[in-house]
Amino acid sequence: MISINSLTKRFGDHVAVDNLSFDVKPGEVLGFLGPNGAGKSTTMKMLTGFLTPDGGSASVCGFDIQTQTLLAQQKMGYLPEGAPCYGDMRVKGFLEFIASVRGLAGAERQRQVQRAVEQVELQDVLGQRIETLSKGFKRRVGLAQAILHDPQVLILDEPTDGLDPNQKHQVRRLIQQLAEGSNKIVVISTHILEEVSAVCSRAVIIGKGRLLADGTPDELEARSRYHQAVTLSLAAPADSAALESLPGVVAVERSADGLALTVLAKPGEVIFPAVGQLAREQQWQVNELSVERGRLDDVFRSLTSGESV
Ligand SMILES: Nc1ncnc2c1ncn2[C@@H]1O[C@H](COP(=O)(O)OP(=O)(O)OP(=O)(O)O)[C@@H](O)[C@H]1O
Repeated sequence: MISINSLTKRFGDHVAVDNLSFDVKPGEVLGFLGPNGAGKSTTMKMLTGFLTPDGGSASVCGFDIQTQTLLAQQKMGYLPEGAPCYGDMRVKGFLEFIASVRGLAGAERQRQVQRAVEQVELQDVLGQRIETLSKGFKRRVGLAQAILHDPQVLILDEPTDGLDPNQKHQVRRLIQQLAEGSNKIVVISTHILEEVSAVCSRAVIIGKGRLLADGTPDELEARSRYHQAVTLSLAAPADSAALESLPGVVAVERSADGLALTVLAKPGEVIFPAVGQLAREQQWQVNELSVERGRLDDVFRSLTSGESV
């Protein structure tokens, strides 16, 4: 339903988006990741028709964003970075205005404004001027304007950036609610990796405008050197040499106090049983023994180190 083919954008000599291709299917919540300057916002601006590509193409619900811009835009809601709104307008007036721009009128306009207001919980600030709202409420106003026409596709550029943990949680819950049980597509760009595990069914990582990785959070975590790593929490420091010589073990990391040992597995190896058995043989007092799925931040760092511009 979203198709991006060899999309390219240059600013002078600088290639911001470089031959980028991927598709997004109905029902997917796609995390769009990359370090600062990777080209996320530029891609989103091209996808929503606000920036013209220098090469390649993109289509949304079958409509080409360059040749059928309005038709494609009707299918999309877009929350730009920073969620700019008209600060001197009041929340209700602003949403009614955007609904009119979206072609809604009369009772239908009121109904959709009401629905969006309820969905992002703006009831208490409807009469307030937007510039007097807190950052979190401004972001919610931005989200409300993006969902007014109940779009098939939502493009959200760093929707939780700068929000406090409670507001982040609320916005994530909202994103989940919007995608749940529907065949909609949500694309969110983010630096926050826990957001990907929390709400995304798939993640695309880019660096210097190029595709670096594409997979489910589980698949990406499996690429981490911590995939299948076993951590032992010990009552007293222990000698890790025996762990290092176990088959399938690649390295052992010790915490500063020596009470936590993280045993890293070679790719494809399952070391949990052997580590547990060794701990019993050595009669270590183990408070906790856990196995990891992998760390997304580790994968992100190893893929994008040196990719910041
Ligand atoms: N209008 C512009 N003119 C010149 N260069 C630009 C313009 N917009 C973006 N760039 C450059 O293109 C590159 C990609 O920028 P973009 O904003 O898409 O990155 P991003 O991944 O969204 O970064 P961030 O996470 O910091 O928001 C950067 O090097 C940026 O400086």
